Amino acid sequence: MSAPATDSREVILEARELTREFDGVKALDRFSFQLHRGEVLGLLGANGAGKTTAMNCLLGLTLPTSGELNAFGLPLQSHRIQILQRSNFSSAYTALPGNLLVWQNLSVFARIYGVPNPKKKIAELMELLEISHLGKRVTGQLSAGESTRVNLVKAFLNDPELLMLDEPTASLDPDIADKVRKVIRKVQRERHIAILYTSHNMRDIEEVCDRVIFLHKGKIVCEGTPTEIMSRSSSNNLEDVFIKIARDGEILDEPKKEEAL
Ligand SMILES: Nc1ncnc2c1ncn2[C@@H]1O[C@H](COP(=O)(O)OP(=O)(O)OP(=O)(O)O)[C@@H](O)[C@H]1O
Repeated sequence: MSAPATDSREVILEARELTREFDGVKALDRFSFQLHRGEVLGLLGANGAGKTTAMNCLLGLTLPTSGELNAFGLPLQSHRIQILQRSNFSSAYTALPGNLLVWQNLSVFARIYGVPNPKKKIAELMELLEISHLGKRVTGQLSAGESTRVNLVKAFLNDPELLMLDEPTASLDPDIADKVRKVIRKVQRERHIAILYTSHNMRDIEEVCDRVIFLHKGKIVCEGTPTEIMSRSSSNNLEDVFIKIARDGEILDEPKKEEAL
């Protein structure tokens, strides 16, 4: 695959002051961020921090109470179809239709996305994720780890410029998780895909993400590269940072000006 010519600082996805309330409680509280072309941004936070709510707003599944969302410079609400054609999504918690064979499911999605030469594309991606042997299996009978990889094939089918991955390595054994992380990073680098990535696995985050946002009670409490964040928190690993934020709601200092440049 040859890489398209790109501006590495082009903003692909942007949230401005995004707030989502449920019964008066703010699941997201003036949440703002930018995701650039070719960047992998990790969205982290304890259970209930607001990650799924953010993903749902970005996918148009939940309307924000206030704030703005733009993708490819277009408002999400009024350009949903155009934006979705250039994007894709995979979640450990959403399933493809269970009664279809794997190749049938992937063929249906390839058709929906208008993928040229779909057979070849599906075969290439299945090989990359080491699931070529699953084509004739009933989707609903796959193990969680197998389904996750089929979902990832679906997510790469339309060569998305923007990809939202919700816990892509949940339920994978350490060997497969390692392979999946490497495949995601390889395809992401080759295609300069912008990825928003959630995970509770800090190894994932350290290996895959260029930049990280920590959410706590719907607010950003910390943002930077994994290395910057660990040094600001005087921690050796992101897991310690995570625990400090989750238990104490610790808000790390803003990066110093020269660090942010
Ligand atoms: N439909 C809803 N109705 C009421 N409250 C909701 C709804 N969806 C989310 N919430 C609340 O909003 C807050 C954020 O939830 P969200 O699911 O976004 O967290 P999360 O960071 O994805 O957590 P987890 O890691 O457990 O998946 C929680 O307090 C949750 O109870």
